[in-house]
Amino acid sequence: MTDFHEAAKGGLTSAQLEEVLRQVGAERYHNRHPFHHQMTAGALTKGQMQAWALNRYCYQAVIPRKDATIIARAEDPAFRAEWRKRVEDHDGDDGWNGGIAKWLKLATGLGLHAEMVKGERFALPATRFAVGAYLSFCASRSLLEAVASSLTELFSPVIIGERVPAILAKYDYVTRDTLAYFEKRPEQASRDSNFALAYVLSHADTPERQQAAIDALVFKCDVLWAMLDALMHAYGEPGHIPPGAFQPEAR
Ligand SMILES: O=C(O)c1cc(C(=O)O)c2c(n1)C(=O)C(=O)c1cc(C(=O)O)[nH]c1-2
Repeated sequence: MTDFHEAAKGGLTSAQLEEVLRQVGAERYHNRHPFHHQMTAGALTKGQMQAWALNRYCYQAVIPRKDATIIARAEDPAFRAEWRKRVEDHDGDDGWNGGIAKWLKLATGLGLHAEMVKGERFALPATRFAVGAYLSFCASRSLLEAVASSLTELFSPVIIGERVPAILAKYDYVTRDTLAYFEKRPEQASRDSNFALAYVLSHADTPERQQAAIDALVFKCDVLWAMLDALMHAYGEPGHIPPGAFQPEAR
């Protein structure tokens, strides 16, 4: 395991910075988490799949809000024009015909009620804290750090490519239609992360700024990791579901 704490000491070339950022993903992205491995092995119960979808809804719902925060902080109109595509992807043109609606469809396809998912009250406390930390990070840190924190999307096509075929093969109650959310994501994520990576490589022009960008990506990997840790703790065996959180009926 690399300690990325001083990875930019002495300064990196742009190619070296990209290499470090990709190394962060290789070591810390949530496709290395045991909950993801259980999912792709077909080992999760329906209740655990539901808990994943319900909790992950909170993440989906916050993404366009954090992107709107980033837009509000950007002074360059060309940057804003590019970044607003992200908000459009998630909100659609009326709020309910984009990615958030598709995630809701995924959750209802697994047997959950839409209103319960949308209300977010049954999500785990740790999910809400992790998602809130991501939103406030993007509101309070530098624009460079906020952009760098989105770079987990460099790696999301990989996890989606692992997840979708495995779910379709191993969970007979899940249909392709239920997983429609993921159809466009790899393409959108590549477009978005290429732009974000180019921004980070050109704006991280001192060792301090390079380190800040690396730390931001480490932070974001921690957000995603903490969400899966919380799911495993609550819904794994023996299970420690916090008071008030979703109680699966399905086994
Ligand atoms: O399926 C996944 O595991 C996964 C991961 C991530 C990510 O790496 O943050 C995103 C998404 N999906 C996703 O669908 C998405 O829209 C998204 C936006 C962002 C972001 O930080 O701006 N990450 C992600």
